[in-house]
Amino acid sequence: MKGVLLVNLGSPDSPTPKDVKPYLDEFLMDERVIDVPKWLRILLVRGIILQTRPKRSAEAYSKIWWEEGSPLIVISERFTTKVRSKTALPVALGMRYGSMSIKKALQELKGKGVDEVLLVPLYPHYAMSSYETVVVKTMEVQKASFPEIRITTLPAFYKNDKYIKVLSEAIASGLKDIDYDHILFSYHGIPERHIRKSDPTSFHCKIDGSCCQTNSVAHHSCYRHQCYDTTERVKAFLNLPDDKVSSSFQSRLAGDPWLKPYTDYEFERLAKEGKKNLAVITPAFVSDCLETLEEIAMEGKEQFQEAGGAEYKHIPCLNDSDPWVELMVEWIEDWNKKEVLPV
Ligand SMILES: C=CC1=C(C)c2cc3[nH]c(cc4nc(cc5[nH]c(cc1n2)c(C)c5CCC(=O)O)C(CCC(=O)O)=C4C)c(C)c3C=C
Ligand SMILES: [Fe+2]
Ligand SMILES: [Fe+2]
Repeated sequence: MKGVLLVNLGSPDSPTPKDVKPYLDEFLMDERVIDVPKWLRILLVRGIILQTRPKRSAEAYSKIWWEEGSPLIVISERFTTKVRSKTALPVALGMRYGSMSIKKALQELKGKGVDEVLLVPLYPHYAMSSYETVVVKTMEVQKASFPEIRITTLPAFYKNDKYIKVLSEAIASGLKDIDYDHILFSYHGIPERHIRKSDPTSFHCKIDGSCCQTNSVAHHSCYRHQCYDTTERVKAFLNLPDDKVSSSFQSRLAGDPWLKPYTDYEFERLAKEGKKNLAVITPAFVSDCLETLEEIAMEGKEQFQEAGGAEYKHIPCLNDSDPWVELMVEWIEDWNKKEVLPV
Protein backbone atom coordinates (compact mmCIF):
# COMPACT_ATOMS: atom_id res chain seq x y z
CA MET A 1 0.00 0.00 0.00
CA LYS A 2 1.16 3.50 -0.81
CA GLY A 3 1.62 6.38 1.65
CA VAL A 4 3.19 9.84 1.87
CA LEU A 5 5.90 11.17 4.19
CA LEU A 6 6.18 14.97 4.39
CA VAL A 7 9.41 16.19 6.00
CA ASN A 8 10.27 19.69 7.17
CA LEU A 9 13.24 20.96 9.17
CA GLY A 10 11.90 20.87 12.74
CA SER A 11 12.00 23.20 15.75
CA PRO A 12 12.91 22.98 19.43
CA ASP A 13 10.18 21.74 21.80
CA SER A 14 9.96 25.13 23.49
CA PRO A 15 11.62 28.55 23.13
CA THR A 16 13.93 27.98 26.11
CA PRO A 17 17.73 27.50 26.10
CA LYS A 18 17.17 24.06 27.71
CA ASP A 19 15.19 22.83 24.67
CA VAL A 20 16.95 24.92 22.02
CA LYS A 21 20.38 23.48 22.92
CA PRO A 22 19.74 19.79 22.05
CA TYR A 23 17.87 20.84 18.90
CA LEU A 24 20.78 23.02 17.73
CA ASP A 25 23.21 20.26 18.68
CA GLU A 26 21.44 17.74 16.43
CA PHE A 27 21.07 20.32 13.63
CA LEU A 28 24.62 21.69 13.63
CA MET A 29 26.28 18.30 14.21
CA ASP A 30 24.77 17.17 10.88
CA GLU A 31 27.76 16.68 8.54
CA ARG A 32 25.73 18.17 5.66
CA VAL A 33 25.09 21.38 7.62
CA ILE A 34 28.54 21.99 9.14
CA ASP A 35 30.64 20.01 6.69
CA VAL A 36 34.01 19.84 8.42
CA PRO A 37 35.79 16.80 9.91
CA LYS A 38 33.94 15.45 12.95
CA TRP A 39 36.59 16.49 15.49
CA LEU A 40 36.46 20.07 14.20
CA ARG A 41 32.65 20.05 14.13
CA ILE A 42 32.60 18.96 17.78
CA LEU A 43 35.03 21.74 18.64
CA LEU A 44 33.12 24.38 16.68
CA VAL A 45 29.59 23.35 17.63
CA ARG A 46 29.95 22.09 21.20
CA GLY A 47 33.05 24.06 22.15
CA ILE A 48 32.05 27.42 20.68
CA ILE A 49 28.58 27.86 19.11
CA LEU A 50 26.52 26.03 21.74
CA GLN A 51 28.15 28.03 24.52
CA THR A 52 26.19 31.16 23.59
CA ARG A 53 23.75 30.54 20.72
CA PRO A 54 20.99 28.61 22.59
CA LYS A 55 20.23 31.67 24.74
CA ARG A 56 20.20 34.03 21.75
CA SER A 57 18.14 31.66 19.62
CA ALA A 58 15.69 31.01 22.47
CA GLU A 59 15.10 34.76 22.76
CA ALA A 60 14.44 34.95 19.02
CA TYR A 61 12.08 31.93 19.16
CA SER A 62 10.21 33.54 22.11
CA LYS A 63 9.35 36.51 19.91
CA ILE A 64 7.59 34.40 17.29
CA TRP A 65 6.29 31.42 19.31
CA TRP A 66 2.53 30.76 19.11
CA GLU A 67 0.23 29.44 21.83
CA GLU A 68 0.02 26.12 19.92
CA GLY A 69 3.82 25.92 19.52
CA SER A 70 6.52 26.67 16.95
CA PRO A 71 5.03 28.31 13.82
CA LEU A 72 6.99 25.95 11.56
CA ILE A 73 5.55 22.88 13.31
CA VAL A 74 2.01 24.23 13.65
CA ILE A 75 1.89 25.32 9.99
CA SER A 76 3.35 22.00 8.81
CA GLU A 77 0.72 20.15 10.87
CA ARG A 78 -2.10 22.25 9.44
CA PHE A 79 -0.77 21.63 5.93
CA THR A 80 -0.58 17.88 6.60
CA THR A 81 -4.12 17.76 7.99
CA LYS A 82 -5.47 19.53 4.89
CA VAL A 83 -3.51 17.31 2.49
CA ARG A 84 -4.71 14.22 4.39
CA SER A 85 -8.33 15.34 4.06
CA LYS A 86 -7.99 15.44 0.26
CA THR A 87 -6.31 12.11 -0.46
CA ALA A 88 -7.19 8.53 0.38
CA LEU A 89 -3.51 7.69 1.04
CA PRO A 90 -2.07 7.73 4.57
CA VAL A 91 0.01 10.92 5.06
CA ALA A 92 2.54 11.33 7.90
CA LEU A 93 4.64 14.33 8.95
CA GLY A 94 8.21 14.06 10.23
CA MET A 95 10.96 16.54 10.99
CA ARG A 96 14.67 16.24 10.16
CA TYR A 97 15.66 17.53 13.60
CA GLY A 98 13.90 17.55 16.98
CA SER A 99 11.36 15.27 18.60
CA MET A 100 8.99 14.73 15.63
CA SER A 101 11.39 12.29 14.04
CA ILE A 102 11.35 10.71 10.59
CA LYS A 103 11.45 7.31 12.32
CA LYS A 104 8.19 8.00 14.19
CA ALA A 105 6.53 9.14 10.96
CA LEU A 106 7.64 6.01 9.08
CA GLN A 107 6.44 3.88 12.01
CA GLU A 108 3.03 5.59 11.75
CA LEU A 109 2.86 4.77 8.02
CA LYS A 110 3.98 1.18 8.59
CA GLY A 111 1.25 0.81 11.21
CA LYS A 112 -1.26 1.65 8.48
CA GLY A 113 0.10 -1.06 6.20
CA VAL A 114 2.22 1.20 4.00
CA ASP A 115 5.15 -0.40 2.16
CA GLU A 116 5.64 2.19 -0.62
CA VAL A 117 6.35 5.76 0.42
CA LEU A 118 6.49 9.05 -1.47
CA LEU A 119 9.05 11.14 0.44
CA VAL A 120 8.39 14.88 0.14
CA PRO A 121 11.21 17.08 1.47
CA LEU A 122 9.37 20.36 2.11
CA TYR A 123 11.98 22.49 0.34
CA PRO A 124 11.58 23.89 -3.18
CA HIS A 125 15.37 23.94 -3.80
CA TYR A 126 18.12 21.35 -3.53
CA ALA A 127 20.82 22.03 -0.95
CA MET A 128 22.97 19.51 0.80
CA SER A 129 21.97 21.12 4.14
CA SER A 130 18.21 20.93 3.48
CA TYR A 131 16.82 18.61 0.77
CA GLU A 132 19.79 16.21 0.64
CA THR A 133 20.06 15.68 4.39
CA VAL A 134 16.34 14.79 4.55
CA VAL A 135 16.76 12.18 1.81
CA VAL A 136 19.94 10.69 3.30
CA LYS A 137 18.46 10.51 6.82
CA THR A 138 15.22 8.92 5.56
CA MET A 139 17.19 6.31 3.62
CA GLU A 140 19.33 5.55 6.70
CA VAL A 141 16.22 5.09 8.86
CA GLN A 142 14.56 2.98 6.15
CA LYS A 143 17.60 0.72 5.83
CA ALA A 144 18.01 0.28 9.59
CA SER A 145 14.37 -0.08 10.68
CA PHE A 146 12.02 -0.46 7.71
CA PRO A 147 13.79 -2.58 5.05
CA GLU A 148 10.40 -3.67 3.66
CA ILE A 149 9.44 -0.08 2.73
CA ARG A 150 10.29 1.23 -0.76
CA ILE A 151 10.91 4.97 -1.01
CA THR A 152 10.47 7.34 -3.97
CA THR A 153 11.50 10.98 -3.52
CA LEU A 154 9.71 14.03 -4.92
CA PRO A 155 12.25 16.12 -6.86
CA ALA A 156 13.04 19.72 -5.90
CA PHE A 157 10.17 21.69 -7.43
CA TYR A 158 11.76 25.19 -7.69
CA LYS A 159 10.94 25.53 -11.40
CA ASN A 160 7.81 23.42 -11.69
CA ASP A 161 5.26 25.45 -13.69
CA LYS A 162 2.38 24.71 -11.34
CA TYR A 163 4.45 25.60 -8.27
CA ILE A 164 5.58 28.85 -9.90
CA LYS A 165 1.93 29.70 -10.62
CA VAL A 166 0.87 29.03 -7.00
CA LEU A 167 3.84 30.98 -5.64
CA SER A 168 3.36 33.88 -8.06
CA GLU A 169 -0.34 34.19 -7.30
CA ALA A 170 0.39 34.24 -3.55
CA ILE A 171 2.99 36.95 -4.15
CA ALA A 172 0.61 38.95 -6.35
CA SER A 173 -1.99 38.84 -3.61
CA GLY A 174 0.58 40.09 -1.03
CA LEU A 175 1.73 42.87 -3.36
CA LYS A 176 -1.79 44.37 -3.35
CA ASP A 177 -1.10 45.79 0.13
CA ILE A 178 1.99 47.78 -0.80
CA ASP A 179 2.84 50.38 -3.42
CA TYR A 180 6.30 48.87 -3.73
CA ASP A 181 9.47 50.43 -5.18
CA HIS A 182 11.29 47.12 -4.99
CA ILE A 183 10.70 43.38 -4.36
CA LEU A 184 13.46 41.41 -2.66
CA PHE A 185 13.51 37.62 -2.98
CA SER A 186 15.43 36.57 0.13
CA TYR A 187 16.56 32.91 0.17
CA HIS A 188 18.16 31.04 3.09
CA GLY A 189 21.94 31.27 2.57
CA ILE A 190 24.49 28.47 2.55
CA PRO A 191 28.28 28.60 2.71
CA GLU A 192 29.75 29.16 -0.79
CA ARG A 193 31.73 25.96 -0.32
CA HIS A 194 28.51 23.93 -0.31
CA ILE A 195 27.64 24.72 -3.91
CA ARG A 196 31.12 23.59 -5.01
CA LYS A 197 30.69 20.36 -3.06
CA SER A 198 27.29 19.70 -4.66
CA ASP A 199 28.67 20.16 -8.20
CA PRO A 200 28.90 16.67 -9.77
CA THR A 201 31.17 17.98 -12.55
CA SER A 202 33.59 19.57 -10.00
CA PHE A 203 34.27 22.45 -12.39
CA HIS A 204 30.97 24.10 -13.38
CA CYS A 205 30.09 26.16 -10.33
CA LYS A 206 31.96 29.44 -9.92
CA ILE A 207 31.73 31.26 -6.65
CA ASP A 208 30.99 34.57 -8.44
CA GLY A 209 27.76 33.13 -9.93
CA SER A 210 28.89 33.59 -13.54
CA CYS A 211 28.07 29.92 -14.21
CA CYS A 212 24.41 30.05 -13.38
CA GLN A 213 23.18 31.32 -16.77
CA THR A 214 24.98 28.52 -18.68
CA ASN A 215 23.06 25.28 -18.95
CA SER A 216 24.67 22.46 -16.97
CA VAL A 217 23.87 19.16 -15.32
CA ALA A 218 25.32 20.80 -12.19
CA HIS A 219 22.13 22.82 -11.84
CA HIS A 220 20.28 19.71 -10.66
CA SER A 221 22.09 20.32 -7.41
CA CYS A 222 23.14 23.99 -7.57
CA TYR A 223 21.21 25.81 -4.88
CA ARG A 224 22.15 29.28 -6.09
CA HIS A 225 21.16 28.53 -9.69
CA GLN A 226 17.83 27.14 -8.51
CA CYS A 227 17.09 30.19 -6.33
CA TYR A 228 17.79 32.62 -9.18
CA ASP A 229 15.70 30.44 -11.49
CA THR A 230 12.70 30.68 -9.14
CA THR A 231 13.05 34.49 -9.06
CA GLU A 232 13.26 34.70 -12.87
CA ARG A 233 10.22 32.46 -13.38
CA VAL A 234 8.07 34.40 -10.89
CA LYS A 235 9.24 37.65 -12.49
CA ALA A 236 8.18 36.36 -15.91
CA PHE A 237 4.86 34.97 -14.63
CA LEU A 238 3.90 38.27 -12.97
CA ASN A 239 5.53 40.44 -15.61
CA LEU A 240 7.52 42.29 -12.94
CA PRO A 241 9.92 45.03 -14.08
CA ASP A 242 13.54 43.86 -14.16
CA ASP A 243 14.88 46.85 -12.22
CA LYS A 244 12.43 46.39 -9.36
CA VAL A 245 13.36 42.80 -8.47
CA SER A 246 16.49 41.28 -6.93
CA SER A 247 17.57 38.18 -4.98
CA SER A 248 19.66 37.84 -1.84
CA PHE A 249 20.63 35.30 0.84
CA GLN A 250 19.85 35.49 4.56
CA SER A 251 20.55 33.71 7.88
CA ARG A 252 24.31 33.25 7.61
CA LEU A 253 26.41 32.03 10.49
CA ALA A 254 29.68 33.81 11.24
CA GLY A 255 32.83 32.34 9.73
CA ASP A 256 33.10 31.23 6.11
CA PRO A 257 31.83 33.32 3.19
CA TRP A 258 28.18 32.53 2.39
CA LEU A 259 26.26 33.13 -0.83
CA LYS A 260 26.03 36.83 -1.65
CA PRO A 261 24.49 39.35 -1.71
CA TYR A 262 23.60 39.20 1.96
CA THR A 263 19.98 40.16 2.72
CA ASP A 264 20.79 42.46 5.66
CA TYR A 265 23.28 44.43 3.50
CA GLU A 266 20.65 44.62 0.76
CA PHE A 267 18.12 46.22 3.13
CA GLU A 268 20.63 48.99 3.75
CA ARG A 269 21.72 49.32 0.12
CA LEU A 270 18.16 49.51 -1.20
CA ALA A 271 17.12 52.10 1.40
CA LYS A 272 20.24 54.18 0.69
CA GLU A 273 19.49 54.01 -3.05
CA GLY A 274 16.19 55.72 -2.27
CA LYS A 275 13.82 52.75 -2.38
CA LYS A 276 11.12 53.75 0.08
CA ASN A 277 8.66 50.86 -0.04
CA LEU A 278 9.97 47.31 0.04
CA ALA A 279 8.20 43.95 -0.35
CA VAL A 280 10.15 40.87 0.75
CA ILE A 281 9.44 37.30 -0.36
CA THR A 282 11.08 34.22 1.20
CA PRO A 283 10.63 31.35 -1.29
CA ALA A 284 13.25 28.99 0.17
CA PHE A 285 10.71 28.23 2.89
CA VAL A 286 7.29 26.71 2.28
CA SER A 287 6.21 27.50 5.86
CA ASP A 288 6.84 30.60 7.90
CA CYS A 289 9.37 29.98 10.64
CA LEU A 290 11.97 31.67 12.79
CA GLU A 291 13.94 32.80 9.75
CA THR A 292 10.97 34.53 8.08
CA LEU A 293 8.96 35.76 11.08
CA GLU A 294 11.83 37.05 13.20
CA GLU A 295 14.76 37.69 10.88
CA ILE A 296 12.77 39.07 7.94
CA ALA A 297 9.39 40.31 9.20
CA MET A 298 10.78 41.86 12.43
CA GLU A 299 14.53 42.48 12.18
CA GLY A 300 14.48 43.20 8.44
CA LYS A 301 11.81 45.85 8.83
CA GLU A 302 13.86 47.58 11.52
CA GLN A 303 17.05 47.44 9.41
CA PHE A 304 15.31 48.80 6.30
CA GLN A 305 13.55 51.62 8.14
CA GLU A 306 16.65 52.59 10.14
CA ALA A 307 18.52 52.96 6.84
CA GLY A 308 15.86 55.36 5.51
CA GLY A 309 13.14 53.05 4.13
CA ALA A 310 9.45 53.66 4.83
CA GLU A 311 6.87 50.95 4.10
CA TYR A 312 7.94 47.32 4.45
CA LYS A 313 5.99 44.12 3.89
CA HIS A 314 7.02 40.51 4.31
CA ILE A 315 4.75 38.40 2.11
CA PRO A 316 3.94 35.15 3.95
CA CYS A 317 5.12 31.75 2.72
CA LEU A 318 2.65 29.35 1.08
CA ASN A 319 1.93 27.78 4.49
CA ASP A 320 -1.39 25.88 4.44
CA SER A 321 -3.00 27.95 1.69
CA ASP A 322 -5.56 26.06 -0.40
CA PRO A 323 -3.75 26.35 -3.78
CA TRP A 324 -0.56 24.93 -2.25
CA VAL A 325 -2.45 22.08 -0.55
CA GLU A 326 -4.26 21.31 -3.81
CA LEU A 327 -0.99 21.24 -5.77
CA MET A 328 0.59 18.86 -3.28
CA VAL A 329 -2.46 16.59 -3.52
CA GLU A 330 -2.20 16.69 -7.33
CA TRP A 331 1.48 15.61 -7.15
CA ILE A 332 0.56 12.83 -4.70
CA GLU A 333 -2.27 11.59 -6.93
CA ASP A 334 -0.03 11.69 -10.05
CA TRP A 335 2.47 9.48 -8.26
CA ASN A 336 -0.24 7.23 -6.80
CA LYS A 337 -2.17 6.67 -10.02
CA LYS A 338 0.45 7.11 -12.78
CA GLU A 339 3.86 6.81 -11.04
CA VAL A 340 4.54 10.32 -12.42
CA LEU A 341 6.63 12.85 -10.48
CA PRO A 342 6.61 16.64 -11.05
CA VAL A 343 9.37 18.19 -13.19
C1 LIG B 1 25.68 26.10 8.87
C2 LIG B 1 24.49 26.43 9.25
C3 LIG B 1 23.22 26.38 8.47
C4 LIG B 1 22.96 26.02 7.13
C5 LIG B 1 23.95 25.61 6.07
C6 LIG B 1 21.55 26.12 6.94
C7 LIG B 1 20.86 25.86 5.74
C8 LIG B 1 19.48 25.89 5.58
N1 LIG B 1 18.52 26.06 6.56
C9 LIG B 1 17.27 26.07 6.00
C10 LIG B 1 16.05 26.25 6.63
C11 LIG B 1 15.88 26.68 7.97
N2 LIG B 1 16.87 27.01 8.85
C12 LIG B 1 16.29 27.38 10.05
C13 LIG B 1 16.97 27.74 11.20
C14 LIG B 1 18.34 27.67 11.40
N3 LIG B 1 19.32 27.48 10.43
C15 LIG B 1 20.56 27.41 11.03
C16 LIG B 1 21.79 27.13 10.40
C17 LIG B 1 21.95 26.72 9.07
N4 LIG B 1 20.99 26.52 8.12
C18 LIG B 1 20.37 27.58 12.44
C19 LIG B 1 21.47 27.58 13.48
C20 LIG B 1 19.00 27.72 12.66
C21 LIG B 1 18.30 27.79 14.03
C22 LIG B 1 17.95 29.05 14.50
C23 LIG B 1 19.10 29.93 14.85
O1 LIG B 1 19.77 29.66 15.84
O2 LIG B 1 19.32 30.86 14.10
C24 LIG B 1 14.86 27.30 9.92
C25 LIG B 1 13.83 27.69 10.98
C26 LIG B 1 13.57 26.63 12.01
C27 LIG B 1 12.43 26.99 12.92
O3 LIG B 1 12.29 26.32 13.97
O4 LIG B 1 11.64 27.90 12.69
C28 LIG B 1 14.60 26.85 8.64
C29 LIG B 1 13.25 26.55 8.04
C30 LIG B 1 17.45 25.85 4.60
C31 LIG B 1 16.30 25.78 3.59
C32 LIG B 1 18.82 25.75 4.34
C33 LIG B 1 19.54 25.54 3.08
C34 LIG B 1 19.15 25.96 1.93
FE1 LIG C 1 18.95 27.16 8.39
FE1 LIG D 1 25.89 27.51 -11.47
